Amino acid sequence: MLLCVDVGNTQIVVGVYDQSVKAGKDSGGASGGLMGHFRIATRNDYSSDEMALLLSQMLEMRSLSASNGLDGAVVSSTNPAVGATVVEAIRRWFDLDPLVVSGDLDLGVEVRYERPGDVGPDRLADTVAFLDLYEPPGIVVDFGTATTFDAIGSDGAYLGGAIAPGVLVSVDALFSRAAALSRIDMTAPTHAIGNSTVEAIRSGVLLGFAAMVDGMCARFEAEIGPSKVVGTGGLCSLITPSSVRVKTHEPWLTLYGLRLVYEYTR
Ligand SMILES: Nc1ncnc2c1ncn2[C@@H]1O[C@H](COP(=O)(O)OP(=O)(O)O)[C@@H](O)[C@H]1O
Ligand SMILES: CC(C)(COP(=O)(O)O)[C@@H](O)C(=O)NCCC(=O)O
Ligand SMILES: [K+]
Repeated sequence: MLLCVDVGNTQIVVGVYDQSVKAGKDSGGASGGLMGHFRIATRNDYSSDEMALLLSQMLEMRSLSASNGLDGAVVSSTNPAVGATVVEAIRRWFDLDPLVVSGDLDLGVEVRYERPGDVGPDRLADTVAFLDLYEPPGIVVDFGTATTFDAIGSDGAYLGGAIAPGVLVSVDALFSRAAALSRIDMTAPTHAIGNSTVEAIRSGVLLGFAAMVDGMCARFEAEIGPSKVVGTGGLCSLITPSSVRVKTHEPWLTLYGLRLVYEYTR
């Protein structure tokens, strides 16, 4: 079994894949062989020992004991310090040498970023998974701490994309700086024209982000042609009901991309 860890700036997403179970386009999709998954908060102050404790306890709660059955690990991290802690935890306590994903590895995808090593490894994992599941050209929208857009050309190359503030980052900034506004539940508004403060915020955040995403997809398509659009990330389901262009939601895109990268490089 393969331990896949996607260290984001807000949460660490962990999945365990049984690699003897097929996944992909024809059988199982991105969750084929996914035996368990969980999320833990990204915190800078954990030691590698504490991180190992969290990981092994969560694995056990999913009836996946860390000590038997894990024969590989792959990590992507957008937070270098926490990523290093996770790698150290896996090395010290799980006796595995994790594959650490970066644009400097040969991932089987041509990376046309000016400096391939600068691309977020989560964005590359998303791209590898997209190419396994769908036909390019494509656009992946990942709703996390940031909202990222990745463009995959018709020849299957990673072209780059866009990085926008994430939904919660934007909402937090708004509430912390607008004295008269207070926190609300984010459910989709019935009208774009809000007739109360709560409805106006819901409109601005949810419909506003959806419009931004739809508008970005149109601009990307002007450069790469009509594309398959796939959404992922912890906040995807908040925005996609209001989006015209993001109709496909793949919650396990990044984890599945990590599995594919591991299998490709071994
Ligand atoms: N199942 C879920 N439904 C709705 N929101 C979720 C879910 N899981 C996580 N989240 C939210 O998603 C955010 C984290 O998204 P994620 O894509 O993991 O970001 P990052 O990769 O930047 O850490 C958190 O704010 C969390 O509250
Ligand atoms: C853009 C990101 C912050 C998104 O990370 P996340 O929101 O998932 O934590 C991350 O992919 C990153 O730090 N990328 C490096 C810069 C780049 O991709 O160009
Ligand atoms: K991410």
